[in-house]
Amino acid sequence: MAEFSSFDWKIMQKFILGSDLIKLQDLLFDELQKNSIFLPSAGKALELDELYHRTVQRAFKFFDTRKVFVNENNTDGFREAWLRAISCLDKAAGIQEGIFTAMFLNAILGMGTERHLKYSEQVLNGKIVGAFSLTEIAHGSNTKMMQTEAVYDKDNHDFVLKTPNFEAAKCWSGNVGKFATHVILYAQLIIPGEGNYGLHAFVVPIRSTRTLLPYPGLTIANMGDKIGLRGIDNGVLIFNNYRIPKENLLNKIGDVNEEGKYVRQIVDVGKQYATSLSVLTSGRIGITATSTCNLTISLVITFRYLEKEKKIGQSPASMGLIPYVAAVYVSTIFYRNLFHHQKKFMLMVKNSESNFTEMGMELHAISSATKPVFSWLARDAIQKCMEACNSLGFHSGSGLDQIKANHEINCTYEGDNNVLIQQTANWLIKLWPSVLKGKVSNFPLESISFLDKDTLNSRFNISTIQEFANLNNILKYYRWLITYLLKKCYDKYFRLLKTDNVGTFWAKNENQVYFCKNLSVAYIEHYIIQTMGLQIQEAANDEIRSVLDKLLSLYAMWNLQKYVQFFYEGGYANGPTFAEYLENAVTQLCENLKNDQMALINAIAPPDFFGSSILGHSQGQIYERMESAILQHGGVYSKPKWGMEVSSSRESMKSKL
Ligand SMILES: Cc1cc2nc3c(=O)[nH]c(=O)nc-3n(C[C@H](O)[C@H](O)[C@H](O)COP(=O)(O)OP(=O)(O)OC[C@H]3O[C@@H](n4cnc5c(N)ncnc54)[C@H](O)[C@@H]3O)c2cc1C
Repeated sequence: MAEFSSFDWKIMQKFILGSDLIKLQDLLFDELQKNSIFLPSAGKALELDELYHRTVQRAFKFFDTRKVFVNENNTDGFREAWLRAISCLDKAAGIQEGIFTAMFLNAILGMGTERHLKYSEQVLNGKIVGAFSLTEIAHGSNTKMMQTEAVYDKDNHDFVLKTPNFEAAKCWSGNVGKFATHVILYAQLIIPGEGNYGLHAFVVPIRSTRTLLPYPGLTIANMGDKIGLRGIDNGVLIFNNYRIPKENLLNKIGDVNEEGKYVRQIVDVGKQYATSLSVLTSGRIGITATSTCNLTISLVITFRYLEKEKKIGQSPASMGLIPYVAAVYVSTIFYRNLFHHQKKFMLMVKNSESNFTEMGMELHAISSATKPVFSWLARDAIQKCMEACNSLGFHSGSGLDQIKANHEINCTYEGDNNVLIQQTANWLIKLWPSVLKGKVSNFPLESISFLDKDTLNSRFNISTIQEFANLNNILKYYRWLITYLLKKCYDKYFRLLKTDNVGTFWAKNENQVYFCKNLSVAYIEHYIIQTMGLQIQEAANDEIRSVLDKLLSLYAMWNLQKYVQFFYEGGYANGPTFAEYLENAVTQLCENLKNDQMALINAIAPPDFFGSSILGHSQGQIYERMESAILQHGGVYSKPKWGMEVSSSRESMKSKL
């Protein structure tokens, strides 16, 4: 099919990923492919401990490849290329490495000061292994309720770490059960006689780097098996009056002075808040990238299967998946753009630039909605891909079962999606009073610069479907929708607060599920569309621009369908035209993109070795591969050991006994 496409997929690939990333990624793919540790264990299921071992071996390849490929100009490029390659190959190894280097490092760089820089060097050289311990048995999202204590001892100038009960045990911490040597620990900072200064981060050594034995004063346990990312060892950590030096407090925001008094290092509350958020933002963008990778591989597997089955463009399954192809393009362009902003922001924090507060808050609102939107989207798409591949999609050789099991947790960790997306709505709701006064604050990424209460007076008045699908008009629908939902959420929140007297916590919660969630999702979709619209202008040629325009329109129209009721309820649309145009535009765009599907898939597909699936190989031969997968599986011809229990001779055996 690719020969009929309207564009050259190699030029498209260059536009989406950039030549530097493609070059580095190809070198990395080649390097990893040569290493036997990355070969699949054909026909043999590994025991849990073997899986942990293999995952660690794979994750540690990060250090070897880093030595070979990193130079001073490509540190960020290398991380992105590594993330793309390892996520395709072994998600558990990718996440594991992400925890022991990136998450640990971001915490040190974002919340620590000069005295903590030694840890970042050690972690990058593989001398220590990091972990991140925030979640407790009884509390994950509700961080205010966390109970682990760091009590300052004025006489010894150190902190005593305490886990008051099992509910407060740190849990799920990746790498902790077996081999992490240091954790970033979140605990309530208490100074006896002074008070509780709230949750603070500490760097805590937990094991000898030489023997890997836990230090006295700690109870550490591995959590056991789970449904996905099985190769990651997750652990429980309990502190029994365990002492750490005062200097281990990550003290960018607040510190304890020589007199044992708490001192705020950043006095401005806004700056304090933006600094602490900066640490979490990169992880959320990372999960958006991982979700995009999962979505990409699922689509590559499914479209290649459908192509070989001659079902491309003919079956409802393939047509139903075209919007997800649009989404994967939008998501790839968008998360790469966010990484760029995040890097800029971290530099602003490092240099204490005056305007980093607004940037930090806006980036936090954006990443708090982006991670839920794309991880939910990938979750739904993977299920649809499995169904589209008929029964073969359910065979483990398709690879889709693993992608599904490994992906689902992306909706929960690094901030549960439902809770995280509230952060975006809370930020927007706070802005509404200034919108009413006509004074919208200036935020650097311009995600809300359009907000104007008069937008609510605009009405739908378009009379051709071509005009309807035009990008500027799409942005107008979204702008009306966001303003409408924002007013509605704000009014409901204050009604709950004032009339129903439920208190802020419950007012936010009750407002969330049916109201604020839509607001946050519409807000981020608008920003994504606005961003990609600008980026498309830079495309190399008209063919690429044209297909990207179609993908963006499709992504927008397909998403707008879920809000139709609001356009009518709020009086923006009247009569059938709006809903009919929306439906027709989606169908027409899918039809228009039909011949480009395989070229779009090829432009984003990793090499075959990486998405190893019997259905998704670029050379096809699905049934030959299926045959060998079935015949190579362990015990395929063996007689069951329990066969006699069901054999017809069981009665005669009994009588003989
Ligand atoms: C494989 C895996 C690896 C992990 N790795 C780590 C790690 O390395 N370090 C670490 O610290 N943690 C880790 N976690 C923990 C993870 O970050 C938490 O599970 C997550 O933050 C959610 O917390 P919780 O499980 O306590 O659920 P809760 O926060 O209690 O949420 C439970 C349910 O209630 C809903 N809910 C909660 N509050 C609200 C609200 N206000 N409004 C609406 N709905 C709400 C949520 O949507 C969710 O459906 C890991 C978890 C897993 C499964």
